[in-house]
Amino acid sequence: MTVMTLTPHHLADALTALRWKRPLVHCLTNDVVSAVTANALLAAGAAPVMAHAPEEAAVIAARAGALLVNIGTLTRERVDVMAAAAQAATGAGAPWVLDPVGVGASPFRQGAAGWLSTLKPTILKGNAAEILTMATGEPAGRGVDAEEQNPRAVQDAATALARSLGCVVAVTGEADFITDGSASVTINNGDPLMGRITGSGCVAGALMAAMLGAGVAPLLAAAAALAAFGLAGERAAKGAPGPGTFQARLMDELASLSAEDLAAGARIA
Ligand SMILES: Nc1ncnc2c1ncn2[C@@H]1O[C@H](COP(=O)(O)OP(=O)(O)O)[C@@H](O)[C@H]1O
Ligand SMILES: Cc1ncsc1CCOP(=O)(O)O
Ligand SMILES: [Mg+2]
Repeated sequence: MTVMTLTPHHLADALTALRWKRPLVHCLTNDVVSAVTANALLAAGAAPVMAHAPEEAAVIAARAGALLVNIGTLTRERVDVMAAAAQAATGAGAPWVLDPVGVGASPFRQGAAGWLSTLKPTILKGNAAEILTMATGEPAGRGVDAEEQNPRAVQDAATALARSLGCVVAVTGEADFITDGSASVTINNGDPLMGRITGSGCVAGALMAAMLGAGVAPLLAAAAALAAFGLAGERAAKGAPGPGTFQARLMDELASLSAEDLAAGARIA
């Protein structure tokens, strides 16, 4: 395993590309986080569109800069829409991100996420429990949160998964681990308050899609999204009295974070 030599300046350039290109990001995401995801994408400099209808999802996916597929509130119909959109994106040469939210919670989610993962996502992202479940087929975690997992086992599982799917795998948590199966990078930005609001992981996936839509290469896209989001989280947490205020401040910090801030504040290992 090679540790990738990404510098904070690479991440800063990725953020500049995102702001410059303002990519259209088609989000097939869950009902809990839809509005916060759209707001976070706007704050970061991308253009969100949410479109679930079977009559239009594939058309929009093929025209967008990138697609996000997040299974947080899945229905039978949505699985089919997600598959059609993912295939349309791939057919059009557009990158897409798969977030298998709560994949270990039920056999329905597990079956759907397993199928979607065979449709060539550009990045598969999840928390530790989700990535372990995807890699081993053994459900880890009860709901949508990661709970305690063995970091070494998670990194090995992520690496094996990246190799078998042929995509970048990003595992979020206190430290974020990103791998393409041979090279890897760890991002140490973030704040524990990010784990105390719903939607942090979902927004992280949307920001990865935005980076991809701006033409950033997959491993760098995942790293830049997580470093930018984590640094915004650190800044938002300063003086925040609790999770409610923190979420609003996080949007403000995402919007005001400059490429120079990211170059100075990104913590990569
Ligand atoms: N304890 C923590 N310290 C720093 N950053 C965190 C912490 N918990 C979560 N994060 C950050 O919050 C975002 C969401 O991660 P995570 O909580 O693992 O996802 P999910 O919401 O899908 O479970 C990521 O950007 C991650 O780096
Ligand atoms: C609580 C919940 N239930 C279904 S989706 C969802 C949101 C999960 O968001 P995140 O994975 O970002 O914590
Ligand atoms: Mg999540």
